[in-house]
Parts: sequence; C-alpha cells; structure tokens
Amino acid sequence: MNNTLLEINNLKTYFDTDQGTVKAVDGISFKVDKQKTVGIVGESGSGKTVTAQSILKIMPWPGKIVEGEILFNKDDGEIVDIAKLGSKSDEIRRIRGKDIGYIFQEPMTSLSPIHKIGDQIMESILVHDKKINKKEAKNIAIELLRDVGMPNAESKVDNYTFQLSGGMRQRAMIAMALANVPKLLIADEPTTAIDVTIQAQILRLLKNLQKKYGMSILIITHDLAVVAEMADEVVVMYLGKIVEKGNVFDIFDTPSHPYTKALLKSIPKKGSGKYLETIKGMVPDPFSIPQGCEFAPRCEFAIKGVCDKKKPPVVEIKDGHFSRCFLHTEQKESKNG
Ligand SMILES: Nc1ncnc2c1ncn2[C@@H]1O[C@H](COP(=O)(O)OP(=O)(O)OP(=O)(O)O)[C@@H](O)[C@H]1O
Repeated sequence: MNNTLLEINNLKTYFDTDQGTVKAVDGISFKVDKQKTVGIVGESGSGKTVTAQSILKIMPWPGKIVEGEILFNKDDGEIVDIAKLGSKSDEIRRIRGKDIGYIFQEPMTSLSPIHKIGDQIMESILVHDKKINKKEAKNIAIELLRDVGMPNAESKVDNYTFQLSGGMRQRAMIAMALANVPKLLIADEPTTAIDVTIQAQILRLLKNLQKKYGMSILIITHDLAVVAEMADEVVVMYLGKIVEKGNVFDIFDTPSHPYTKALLKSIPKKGSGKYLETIKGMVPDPFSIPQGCEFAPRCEFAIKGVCDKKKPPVVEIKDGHFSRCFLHTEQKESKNG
C-alpha cells in the first residue's frame, strides 16, 4: 500500500430496519492513492454518502459495517482497518480529527452556531497537538481562513456563523476540515447548496489546497461535471454497488456501463441549448431490489433472460477500467469472473 492512502475491499454497510435490510453499500472495492482525487458519482440513494460515513465510522443508526475492510495507511506506514474500529474508540477519533478531514453539503452540520468560527478551528487544532499554544493556534486559524479565501480573515476569525454568508460558511467549514492538515479530505456534495459562481471558486480552491497540503481527496457528487473537473479516478455507484470504475479519461471518453453512458447523456453541453436527457425510470426501492442486474429495468441494452435473471460479473475491460455488465461477457470471456 506504499502509494495508496485508502483501500476499501468488499465493503458492505447495511441498515436493518423494521421493513427489512437496506444494503446501502453492498460489496464495494476501490483505492485512493496519495495526493490523488477519486470522485464517487451516482443518483440519489446509490450509497455515496453511506460510503463516506463508513470511512469515518459515523453511519446513522442502525447502519452497520457487516463485511469488508477500510485500510488506512497512517504516516508511520502502519495500516489500520477502520472497519474494525469502534465508532467511539480513541483511534477513530484521532483519525477523524487529524488524518481525515470532511466537509458536507450543509456547513451547519460541522460548525457550531454558538461558538466563534476561529475558536472552533483553534479547538480542533489544540485537541490534536499539545505542543501548540492558544496564540499560535489563533494564528494558524487566521492563516487557514486566508487560505480558503475568507475576506478579512483577521476579523472574520471572531465572527459567529450567523454573521457569515453561505459561501463564507462553506469556506469556514473547509478551513475547519484542514485544521490539522489531513491526509485525506472527504467532500460530500461540497458545492450543491451554494450558487454556481461560488461553486467554481470552491472547486478551484480545493484543487489549490490539495497541491499546497499534498492531500488526497474523495469527492462525492451526483454531478459528473464536478467529477470531470476534479477527479483522477472515478467510481460510479448504483444501488449500493460499483457499476463502473476507471480513470477519468476511461469514464468520460470510453464509458462502458449503460448506466454511466446514461449519466453522461444527462450532463448539459455548454451552449448546445439542448434539453437534457434524463435516465428513464426511477432508482428501485431498496426493499425490492431486482433479481438480476440492479440497472436492468431501466437499461436500454438489457438482454432478456440474462440481465433480469442473474447478477452481472465484474469485467476488467482494460488495465484498471472495470464494468459490472453482461454486455461484455455475452461477446467475450470475462477476465474477472
Ligand atoms: N438511517 C438510515 N436508515 C435506513 N436507511 C438509510 C439510512 N441512511 C441511509 N439509508 C439508505 O441507504 C441508501 C444509500 O443512501 P445514501 O445517502 O448513501 O445515498 P446517496 O447516494 O448519498 O444519495 P444522495 O445523493 O441522495 O445523498 C438509501 O437507500 C438510503 O435510504
């Protein structure tokens, strides 16, 4: 795992509810290499957020990791399996605050309304680094706020969240996530709640900060345009499973899975003035998963008697480019079974 920061193997996170089991994440595997960006895309309900929550061990009740590994490569070369850590253990608290930073769609889930933003950033630094005193921590907080493009960082450090605009709150949350220079930044729909001009600024900012701090980023979005802009590697999820993964060129230039192709058709083309094609049908109810390929009921290429009957194999189309689809094996032998 020398060059790999995070390696997820066959992860399954299920919710046992009164109505049945929701297999929110159902056997996914992917890697995040050092200083690289991986984008996870998929429609609502595909399991993107639960994947991020599993990595941090913050799944809402009754979410539970039932199988698989989440291997995290620590500084000293030690590998920790986060899947095996207790959600309240000292180790996961250290990893959450120090090694993995996270930002969400809604800043108020990680910012407190009753403390000054500077105090919140300082607190996070002081908890994890006993050698730093308060004054130094405040200077780091100001520097971080400058880094994230907060105007008048010296005075904003003493503001409460209600005194900030939406874009500024987003920046404060990013500063907070970066407080301890994490090795991995998880960004779950980081720009969905803010307006389009600010979105582009925030994405550019994340890229610059990645260079400055040498971080890896795991970005979660339903917006393929964001992935095209940010990601080196792309993971496409549908109903808890990875249907296709590969590098950003594989996915955008030679997409293979019908679901990825359909998602790509739904991206607006600049200046084309064309209406977007939406993917027909709806994501199935998690309690009535199709017997065969999960996407078959919506797939225009589905083969009757095959795709609606059995689960498709994962096929490696070319080095590092995988697709979970019968269309590959119907014509040629699967390399991966
Ligand atoms: N607390 C919970 N109890 C039961 N099921 C849950 C819970 N949280 C999430 N799920 C289910 O897990 C599945 C995956 O949800 P998840 O939020 O990861 O999807 P997503 O791809 O992030 O979608 P979105 O883009 O809408 O956030 C969904 O079927 C969802 O209903």
